Parts: sequence; structure tokens; C-alpha cells
Amino acid sequence: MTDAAIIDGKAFAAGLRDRVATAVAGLKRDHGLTPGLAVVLVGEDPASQVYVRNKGKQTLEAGMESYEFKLPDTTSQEDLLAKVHELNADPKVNGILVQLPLPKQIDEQAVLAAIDPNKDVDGFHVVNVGRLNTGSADALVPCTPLGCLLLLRDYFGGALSGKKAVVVGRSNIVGKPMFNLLLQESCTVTVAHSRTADLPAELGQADIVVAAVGRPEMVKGEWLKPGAVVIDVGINRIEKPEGGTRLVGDVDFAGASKVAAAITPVPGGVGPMTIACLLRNTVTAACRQNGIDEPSM
Ligand SMILES: NC(=O)C1=CN([C@@H]2O[C@H](COP(=O)(O)OP(=O)(O)OC[C@H]3O[C@@H](n4cnc5c(N)ncnc54)[C@H](OP(=O)(O)O)[C@@H]3O)[C@@H](O)[C@H]2O)C=CC1
Ligand SMILES: Nc1nc(=O)c2c([nH]1)NC[C@@H]1CN(c3ccc(C(=O)N[C@@H](CCC(=O)O)C(=O)O)cc3)C=[N+]21
Repeated sequence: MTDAAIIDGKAFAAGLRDRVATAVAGLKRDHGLTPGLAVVLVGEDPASQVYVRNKGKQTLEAGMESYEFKLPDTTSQEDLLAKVHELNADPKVNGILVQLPLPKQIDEQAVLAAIDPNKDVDGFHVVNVGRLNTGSADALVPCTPLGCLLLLRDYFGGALSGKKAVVVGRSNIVGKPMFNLLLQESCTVTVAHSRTADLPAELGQADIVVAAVGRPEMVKGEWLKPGAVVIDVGINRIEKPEGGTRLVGDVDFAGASKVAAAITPVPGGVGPMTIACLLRNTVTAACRQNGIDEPSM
């Protein structure tokens, strides 16, 4: 097989951000509404900093308001909950994102549960988890799996129905919502995890592979079905032999490219889609809160 096509998440995300910006301009013009996104970062987790770096900038570039709150890593749960309640009550804030992971003194589930579900642009509140699981139209869908789905829909031209998909990883933020989205597209979905008995055998059946494991280059090319479409969610920083670091995914890109029909790179694949989907969710949330029809994005 020749080398796989590259699914250019960076370019797709740029297009999506343009469509979001057009939607925002329409909301301002027709409704006097400027969507606002609040991001709360507690402490200094390196992965979260990678994410936050571009986000504020892209929010402003799309014509929206960005509100950033950096709290020390000694912040108490009570103080963080007070911040969330304040943002829930603020009509300028249409979307709220609390960066994960949180420092150990804070109960993550309690904080997520405190966010107004209709401002929960991460889609992590149990109400949105339940809405997604039951196929409700008012779900706010987690940004990373939504980004993966938009790339897959684009690649397959909508024809996902009946495809065999394997999602590797069962986290609440990627694996489980990805399972639900692919199931909703009428894929036949297997969710693999650390106790899966024979991962290569599962992957050998898959037309679509979504890898969200958190282990650098773990998924090997030889495990894939020839012609598979591979979405690599992993963001892992590894040491280069010559010194310094570089980002790699959860898939061995060089090996997989020889077998797959198409693959997302890292960086430049799913990562930029996550941020673009966050902006999209903020516009969606702002429209719903104001009883405005959602523009197509
Ligand atoms: N591009 C983006 O925007 C984003 C990227 N990420 C990246 O995606 C990756 C996954 O993130 P996240 O879901 O939060 O990670 P978690 O650590 O929460 O979950 C990892 C999952 O992988 C499974 N797993 C671990 N080892 C193996 C193995 N050897 N074989 C099969 N499955 C295994 C675990 O199984 P078990 O449940 O049994 O422990 C678990 O379900 C990370 O690299 C993260 O940095 C995350 C969010 C956004
Ligand atoms: N409440 C919450 N929601 C999240 O969605 C969330 C979170 N917490 N905590 C951290 C993880 C991680 N995450 C990333 C998003 C984009 C890139 C991204 O843009 N990556 C670029 C590379 C950036 C670089 O070059 O370093 C790329 O893949 O091309 C990375 C990581 C969102 N997360």
C-alpha cells in the first residue's frame, strides 16, 4: 500500500473557525449578541497550558469575548465553586470551561456538576452526558470527540453508517463520548481499554480507529486493517535522542501510514479541532440561551 492520505485537522479547524466567525458576526448584526467564553485554569499543569495558549487568541479572532481566570494551585474547592457560580449568573458568559486536571484538594466531579449544563461547553456535566447518550438535540458535545467526528464525516462524505469502529480508551472526556457519537452515526463500535485481551485482533477488524490512550506511539501499523482510517487523539511530549522534546500521538505514525488509507498527524490533527469545536459550542450555547436559531457552522 502507498502512504496514507493525511487528514489535515489544522486546515479543517481553520475553516471551522471561519464559519464560527461568520456566525458570530451574524449574531452581533441581527441580535446584538456577542458570545462570551470563560476559561478557568487552576494551577500550572503543562498539558493544560498547551491548550490555553491558543484558545484565548482564537476566541477573540472569532469575534467573541474571552474571559480568563488563573487561580493558584492552592485554590480551595469552595473558592473554585464560588467562581463557577459567579460565571453561571453572569449573562455575558455563555460558555464555561474549567481546565482539567484539577489539583488534588479539589473534587473534579463536584466542580463539573456545579457548571450550568447550558453553559457547559466542554460537555462534561452529567446532564450533557445523559443528553448525548439518549440522543437529545440539546446536548453540548465534548469538543475532542466532536472534532474527531467532524473529520470522519468530512472524510467519509457522511457515509459512516455500518462501518466497524474501534475506540481505544474509555475516558469520560474522549473514549465514552466518542463511542456515543459513532454509535449515533450507526457505526458498529467496540471500545478497547487496558484490560482488552487482544487489542491487535480488535484493531484488525476496524474500518475506523480512534486512539485516545495517552501512550506514545502505542498503536502499531501491523495491527491495522489495510485501508483503515485512523484518528489519533494522543498528545504526548517525548524526549528526542538529540535532546529537546517533540509531540507524538498514540499511534506509530510512520508504521500506520504504510497500512492506513488516511490518518491524522500529531500535531496538526485533532488538537486544533478541539479548540475550534470549543468556539463552535460557545456559539451554540449562546444561541440556545437566547432562543435564537443555531446558524450552520
Ligand atoms: N487532542 C486533544 O484535543 C486531546 C488530546 N488528549 C490526549 O488523548 C489521550 C487520551 O486522553 P484521556 O482519554 O484523557 O486519557 P485517560 O488516561 O483518561 O484514558 C486513557 C485510556 O486508555 C486506556 N489504556 C491505557 N493503556 C492502554 C493499553 N495499553 N491498551 C489499551 N488501552 C489502554 C485506559 O484504559 P483503562 O480505562 O482500562 O485504564 C483508558 O481508558 C492523551 O494522550 C491525551 O493527552 C486528551 C484530550 C484532548
Ligand atoms: N476542561 C478541559 N477541556 C479540554 O478540552 C482539555 C482540558 N480540560 N485539559 C487538557 C486537555 C488537552 N487538550 C488539548 C487541546 C488542544 C491541543 C492542541 O491544540 N494541540 C496542538 C499542538 C500544540 C503544540 O504545538 O503544543 C496540535 O495537536 O496540533 C492540545 C491539547 C484539551 N484538553
